[in-house]
Amino acid sequence: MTSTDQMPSVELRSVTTGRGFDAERAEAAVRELLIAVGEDPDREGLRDTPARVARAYREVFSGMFTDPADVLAKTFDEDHRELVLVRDIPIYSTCEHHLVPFHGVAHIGYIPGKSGAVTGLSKLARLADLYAKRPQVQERLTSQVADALVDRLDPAGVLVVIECEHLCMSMRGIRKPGSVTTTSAVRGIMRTNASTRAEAMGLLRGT
Ligand SMILES: Nc1nc2c(ncn2[C@@H]2O[C@H](COP(=O)(O)OP(=O)(O)OP(=O)(O)O)[C@@H](O)[C@H]2O)c(=O)[nH]1
Ligand SMILES: [Zn+2]
Repeated sequence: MTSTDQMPSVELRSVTTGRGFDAERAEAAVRELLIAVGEDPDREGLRDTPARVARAYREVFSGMFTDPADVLAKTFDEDHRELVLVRDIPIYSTCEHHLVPFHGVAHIGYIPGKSGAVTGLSKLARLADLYAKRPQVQERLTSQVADALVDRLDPAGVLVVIECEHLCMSMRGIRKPGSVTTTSAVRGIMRTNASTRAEAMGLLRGT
């Protein structure tokens, strides 16, 4: 398989730079990295590694090339004005400081606004995935998910909680495997009304 096998027919552009994914550049960079860590990139086991890593990076950073507007384009009116919460959505992201994974779960809840517009449940998970598949810090990932829901659904309130283990804290550096970082983003009535927020938090914890 070559590195171009999984390229889409229409080249997608980065939301940050407007450039497409540059597989050739990624391969060259991985080859350089292998040399830098003292490896021989031409030995048999490593010969295909730069192309493999380029393909993997294309997938792991695919959120760079996806517009959240596309994910939330379809809404429907269910006249439901109370909480919708999807818990325990598995997410895998990449720490932008060390380019190693952080992973865990996202919980995403919102209260529809006056229009009663709701989105498909899977779209909440797609949204988390989209932003996770970018070089990230957990705080930004959390608020980007919340803000996309505010922008697209005009909801009465939004609550996003993300719990992750950062491998940059587990496999290197401070080396504290198992430590979990929790971040939250609350918008609208979830921010202004403590009892609404407490009720959502209770459901989120399954209590
Ligand atoms: N706030 C925040 N910090 C993060 C996240 N991911 C990694 N970090 C931290 O980013 C910091 C980078 O610190 P630096 O001192 O520049 O880098 P470093 O020398 O590799 O730091 P150590 O990890 O402490 O060895 C570290 O404290 C990481 O734990 C994140 O999602 N949010
Ligand atoms: Zn890190």
